[in-house]
Amino acid sequence: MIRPIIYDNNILKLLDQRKLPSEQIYCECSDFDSIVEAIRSMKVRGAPAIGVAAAFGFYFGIRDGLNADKVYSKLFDTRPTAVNLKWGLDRMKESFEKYGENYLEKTAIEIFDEDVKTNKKLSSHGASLFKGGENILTHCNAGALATAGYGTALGVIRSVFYKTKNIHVYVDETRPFFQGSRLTSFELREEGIEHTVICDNMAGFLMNSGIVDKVIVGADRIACNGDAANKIGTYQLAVLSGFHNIPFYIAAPVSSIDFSLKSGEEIPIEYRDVNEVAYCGGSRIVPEGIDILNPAFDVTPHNLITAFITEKGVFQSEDIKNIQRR
Ligand SMILES: CSC[C@H]1O[C@H](OP(=O)(O)O)[C@H](O)[C@@H]1O
Repeated sequence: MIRPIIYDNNILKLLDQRKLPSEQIYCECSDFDSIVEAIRSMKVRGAPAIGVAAAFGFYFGIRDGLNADKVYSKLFDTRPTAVNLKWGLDRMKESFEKYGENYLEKTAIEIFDEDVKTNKKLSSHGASLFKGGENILTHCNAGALATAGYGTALGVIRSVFYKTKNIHVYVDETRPFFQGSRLTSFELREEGIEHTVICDNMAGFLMNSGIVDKVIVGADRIACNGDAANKIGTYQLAVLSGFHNIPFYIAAPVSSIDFSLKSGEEIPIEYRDVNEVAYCGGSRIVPEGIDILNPAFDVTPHNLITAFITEKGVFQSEDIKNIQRR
């Protein structure tokens, strides 16, 4: 199983996801600043994974005598959309306020270990929605690489594969960071799961050809009414799925639900460096001096989502607000 994050005696080893699939290189983070940089630069990415990394970043910052409020806010400001970042930091802050520095390392390790268990539970619930034989379309990477292990949307796909050995996955490449073609395909190849990489603009063609049976994606922040933020391009997949009457599932842990938000209108959308769009494989593909937009997420309205798959079970949008947090 791919291990995107390894904690070993005060060093957090992060599989540098910018270098996959061609190189498997771990960067070793031993202090607060290196974790802040790793999250910002997307060496580590994926809502649950950045929550885990931030938890260890908080521990390292306090261990090294930094101000707790500054540690919290600097980590909080790394990436605004995934609520798991805030969820992990809040757990660490609670531990610090209750027990001081003594339990911070233990709390960070608990968050790490819980995430893997959560993903396996979530994936088992999700697998009950699949009978095997389906063509499943997914977007971005919501796999082991986006979490502490096993994955959410890709965790469900893993569990269905282990159960039926009979699925085919269509993987959106997911420009401009290519989480799908670089990361999801890497994970599926490692598992021996048959799949086809497609360009993002091919999803409608496949659906209109009757090839796609179900769509499953992850989430970075879910509001109480079920509106959900996920990688840019998710919204248009949901619209296409609705038009073609294809089930559209979101797989996410309860830690991705923001119980303070009534709707998705309030979800902050991260805009990233436009050079992620302007360059591909190190070559410039957009003329100089041209306006470029690079929102990293979009919000799918709850009425386009068939069901939410969590570690607590499968829910409809109207039930999200009643899910117990822990
Ligand atoms: C299991 S959450 C994965 C979620 O996070 C990704 O965003 P990024 O790669 O920018 O961190 C994407 O939205 C995935 O669905």
